[in-house]
Amino acid sequence: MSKAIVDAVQKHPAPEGLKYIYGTAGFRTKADVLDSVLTRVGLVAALRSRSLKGKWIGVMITASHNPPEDNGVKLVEPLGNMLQEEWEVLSTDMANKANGDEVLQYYNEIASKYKIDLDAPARVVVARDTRASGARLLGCVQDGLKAAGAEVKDYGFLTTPQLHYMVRCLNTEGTKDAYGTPSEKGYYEKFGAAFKTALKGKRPQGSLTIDCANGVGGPKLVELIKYLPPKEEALEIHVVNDNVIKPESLNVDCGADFVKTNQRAPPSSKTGPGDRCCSLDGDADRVVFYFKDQANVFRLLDGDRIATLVASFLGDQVRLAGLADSIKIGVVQTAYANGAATQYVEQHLKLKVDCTPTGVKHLHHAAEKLDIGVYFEANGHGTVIFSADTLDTIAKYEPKNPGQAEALSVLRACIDLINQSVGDALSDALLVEVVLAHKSWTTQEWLSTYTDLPNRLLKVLVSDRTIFKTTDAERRLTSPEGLQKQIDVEVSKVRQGRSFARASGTEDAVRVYAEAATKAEAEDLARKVAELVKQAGSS
Ligand SMILES: CC(=O)N[C@H]1[C@@H](OP(=O)(O)O)O[C@H](CO)[C@@H](O)[C@@H]1O
Ligand SMILES: [Mg+2]
Repeated sequence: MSKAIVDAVQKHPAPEGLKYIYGTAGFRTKADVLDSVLTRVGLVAALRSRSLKGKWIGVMITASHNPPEDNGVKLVEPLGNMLQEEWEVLSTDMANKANGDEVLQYYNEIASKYKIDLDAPARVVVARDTRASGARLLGCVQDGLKAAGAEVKDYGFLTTPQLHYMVRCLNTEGTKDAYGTPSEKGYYEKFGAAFKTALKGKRPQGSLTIDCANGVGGPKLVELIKYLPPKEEALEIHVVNDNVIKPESLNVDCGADFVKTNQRAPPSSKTGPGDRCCSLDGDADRVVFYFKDQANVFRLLDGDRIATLVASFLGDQVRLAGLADSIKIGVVQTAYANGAATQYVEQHLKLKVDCTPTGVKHLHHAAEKLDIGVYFEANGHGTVIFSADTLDTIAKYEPKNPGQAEALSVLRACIDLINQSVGDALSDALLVEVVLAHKSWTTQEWLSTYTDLPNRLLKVLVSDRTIFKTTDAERRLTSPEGLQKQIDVEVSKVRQGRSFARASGTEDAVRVYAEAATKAEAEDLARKVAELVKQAGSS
């Protein structure tokens, strides 16, 4: 095995002078400098699986919403969670070893540190999105996995959430927690059936247009639709931007990131006022909704809106089922959540809100502590998770009347409809449709639940973003010294002001967020804070 590892690593030498970091979303950069990283990730995946007694570990090759020439890779834990933080550090170290001998030495060090039996079985599931570089990078991972003697299941093209689903299914197969059949068909059958049951014969108003960012979500959605009830009985879906033949069109002028960042529909959109639309990102783990109102003004319904909609609906169902005393719902957000959304959840829905640092893993961990944890990043990344006790309560509860029975049945179907392993744009979009159908709401009614505070997100380029250190779920800076005080002064000058700055985990930049009572004040505040960040970053 040792020689095979050295050979595999030497076959994909690391470019000189580059430092790789396993960040918020794994390794992510230009695809042409990733070969060496992918081979080493193969080795780490095999080690991780062996450290967990041969449980299946996932490797997803994707760069999500990044441009077509980028790519990346993330590792998935046995139940579909993001990689454990300790192993993120090991992955970073492994990616930065200079050559085959150093990699081999480090491989053996990890094995001895974690008492990993290198002869034990290692099982790894791989999949990729539709980027042109994906096939080559898959070859690099395969070389690493083969050298480490891992058993490999290659699912070809999958959305990121589908890969997470496969990993969870494979690891729970045959147990009482069996999550589903580990195949694409199994995925479509599970979510398709749950959608039908959850609708309870109700129909969302009008059709839904889904923009697939010209990514892997397109063909997978087309497949999923075959498993949904016929459109005459349930939902009519129009699939747009599903061109995967031209990978250079991925995320270009379309997709969730384009819509959220530019606060407008993709230029190619042909929908009219009131038409309900949503956009997925390149690997289909993010979704945002939007529509044009009667005055033809673009209206965004982002992750905050999905969280509030879903939390209010699940709250209603829990109450109607007679379970309000035993099941508590909470919402988890990041500092990027609009202040109006936070206020709506706390004061109107009367639910608890937790705030965590950016990155799904933080939200997921916080949500795991709740009976029902609804977590969404404002950009549309999120899901709902149910604790083991809650699942048990809902499974065993005997309804006392037909009303309770109905609500209970909806709750059970929602549990199946919501991808418990990770945020899933396809499953989230169907969930939103179910809620709108039950509430008989149009997007306008959904939007009217509260009014977003005007806000602005800016990116500031600095020479060293690592000097920007934060506390209080990234809402306050502890370094550079004095900067937070200056920000506080600017915030105090505007009405309903809030602003914070933090180093991005995925880009070489500091992000500045600001919100205030009016658009002018929010923009002004963002600009002033960005200026302060720039000064502090250049001194
Ligand atoms: C403000 C923002 O949208 N940040 C994104 C972005 O993280 P940054 O650390 O801000 O670069 O990418 C993450 C991974 O996709 C996502 O989880 C997060 O929400
Ligand atoms: Mg994504």
